[in-house]
Amino acid sequence: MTKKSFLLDAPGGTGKTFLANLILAKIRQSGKIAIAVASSGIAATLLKDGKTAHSTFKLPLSVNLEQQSTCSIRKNGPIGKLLQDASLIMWDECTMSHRAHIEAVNRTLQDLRNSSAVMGGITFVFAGDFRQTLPVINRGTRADIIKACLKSSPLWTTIETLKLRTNMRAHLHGITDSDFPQQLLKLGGRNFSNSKFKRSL
Ligand SMILES: Nc1ncnc2c1ncn2[C@@H]1O[C@H](COP(=O)(O)OP(=O)(O)OP(=O)(O)O)[C@@H](O)[C@H]1O
Repeated sequence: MTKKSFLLDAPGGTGKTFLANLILAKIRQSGKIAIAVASSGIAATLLKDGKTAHSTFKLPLSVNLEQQSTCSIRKNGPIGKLLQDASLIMWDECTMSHRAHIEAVNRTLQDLRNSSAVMGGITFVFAGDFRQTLPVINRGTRADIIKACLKSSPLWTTIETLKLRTNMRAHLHGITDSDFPQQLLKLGGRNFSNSKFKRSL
């Protein structure tokens, strides 16, 4: 594989967080540094030693796509050194984050690691599901939200997408109705047609 940035693109319940924790454990077990962040606090608590992306990367509070923002991290500070030495960064629920934040992290890592490679050459694993919550834009239109998504970023073409398909949550709970995961996908894709289920939503 030539690309060093990956997206675990998978519907809810297919095991993104489970796999993320396995990857983190594997890297850390070999004595290397694997940093775990998530876009929301709740998602961060589900990752081993996870923190929010805002806290770890000192993300700029205001987002502006016109400005080439970077994160407030000093090269010689503890976080700067950690990011220089890290082997892997895992960013869960990345689909909720504004792409300006992800682009700011890219510029910061390039600066910290003196590299023009994407994410400063570090292996970066994003995880998320575009069917779930997208970036929240205050009074934003649908177009504004799409513009804020990672998919609209120039970085998107540098990311290799990997898919998980089996709904492990349904599988583990013995949900044998094979339609359920399909219905969930349709609901996410806004083409759900079961009127009985629609009424109970
Ligand atoms: N390979 C696996 N083997 C056993 N259990 C698994 C596996 N993958 C996931 N699970 C279990 O399935 C459930 C759902 O997994 P997980 O929370 O990682 O999914 P997710 O894709 O992150 O879901 P969501 O998008 O809703 O947060 C969890 O209880 C997890 O422990």
